[in-house]
Amino acid sequence: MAILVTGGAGYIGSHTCVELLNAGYEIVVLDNFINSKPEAIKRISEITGQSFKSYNIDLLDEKKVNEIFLENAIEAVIHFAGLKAVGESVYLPLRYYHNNITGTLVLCETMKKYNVKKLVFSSSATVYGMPGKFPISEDFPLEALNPYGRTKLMIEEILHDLYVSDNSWSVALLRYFNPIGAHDSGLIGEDPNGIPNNLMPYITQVAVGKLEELNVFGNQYPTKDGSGVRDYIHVVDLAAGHLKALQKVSNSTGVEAYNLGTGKGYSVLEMVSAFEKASGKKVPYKIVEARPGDAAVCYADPVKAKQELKWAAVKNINEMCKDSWRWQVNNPNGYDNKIEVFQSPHMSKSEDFFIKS
Ligand SMILES: NC(=O)c1ccc[n+]([C@@H]2O[C@H](COP(=O)([O-])OP(=O)(O)OC[C@H]3O[C@@H](n4cnc5c(N)ncnc54)[C@H](O)[C@@H]3O)[C@@H](O)[C@H]2O)c1
Ligand SMILES: CC(=O)N[C@H]1[C@@H](OP(=O)(O)OP(=O)(O)OC[C@H]2O[C@@H](n3ccc(=O)[nH]c3=O)[C@H](O)[C@@H]2O)O[C@H](CO)[C@@H](O)[C@@H]1O
Repeated sequence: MAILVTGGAGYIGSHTCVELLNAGYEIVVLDNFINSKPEAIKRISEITGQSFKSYNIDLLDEKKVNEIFLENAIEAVIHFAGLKAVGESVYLPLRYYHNNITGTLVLCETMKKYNVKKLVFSSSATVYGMPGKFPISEDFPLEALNPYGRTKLMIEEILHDLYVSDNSWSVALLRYFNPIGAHDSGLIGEDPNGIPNNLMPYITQVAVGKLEELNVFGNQYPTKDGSGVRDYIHVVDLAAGHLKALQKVSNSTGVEAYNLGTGKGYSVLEMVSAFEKASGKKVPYKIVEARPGDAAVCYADPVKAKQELKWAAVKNINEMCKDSWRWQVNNPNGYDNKIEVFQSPHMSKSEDFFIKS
């Protein structure tokens, strides 16, 4: 029996594939590489020394998705595939609704057809909107402030409705806070297209000399130093949370939401100095206008995940910064070209992976 990982070549998906393979799961990856590279699949194999099936398929292609379920004994699905750029979603709402929502509908229809009813879904802390009270627990009111956020909220509701219609489904809605960091091999990490929107990839690109300086969006927030505060979580901790959620959905039915965060908030300026300390690199910055729509503060109450999933983040801010930096230095152009610094003990097995289209 295998776990289907949609979006498995992406940032969080690739790290989760590594953890799944290391834990002995068989996996099947579905990705159309709209925001990732096949090289990520190869590197997952390099890190783990294991081969697995990877399908170059669009989740919207119902016929091909169907074939995956026909060809493989899928027992559960971890569903990462989706578009995730908030700003872009404002300009291209139909693309976001179609890709994220229709993609999920195709997936769930196919799962239903093959009697696969265990699902772990990538939701986001964005579903809390701007709560103004912290830490954020799962029972806070939900509100989406942009089309991307609305796709997450709508999918959560769709999955609730699905469970109401058939209570043999088991669904975990994982609301991620701010994933950063990379696998400590330096082989996989976040590979944004163009100029990064998010803080950590922007910092690493300044430190590596690709960008001149960081723009700190606002220093007048009611926070310790005036810059925005977020709950940064190491992507490997986040990946481990998916394995715990998978165990949970495998042993129960229902729909449950879980915050995956550390419960600690760091400001932008604290992140700059933590990064400088971890990397030994200076990060020049200037203070600019606050980014419209940004919250001052956002951090999780992670207690529910600790109690019900037996999961808690363990990696600290120094490890997050060090690992982000190692990935950036080893791969200044992301997956496009790699400077060989690390020699994986499993390198010889990497040709075992294959991509099917
Ligand atoms: N990274 C974050 O900060 C963050 C925070 C909260 C939630 N999320 C959610 O987690 C999930 C994974 O995020 P990520 O950071 O790894 O993003 P990512 O873009 O790196 O990974 C998403 C993957 O899905 C694939 N994909 C997109 N649409 C597809 C389709 N129609 N068919 C097949 N494959 C498709 C992309 O090619 C990519 O490999 C997303 O759903 C995202 O919305 C991410
Ligand atoms: C607009 C946007 O993309 N929002 C997403 C982003 O928000 P979120 O704002 O939390 O994450 P970012 O990484 O974009 O920003 C983190 C902090 O750094 C600041 N900052 C960021 C970049 C920069 O160049 N300079 C700077 O000062 C921001 O103002 C913020 O205070 O990640 C969240 C978690 O993954 C998602 O739920 C949000 O939907």
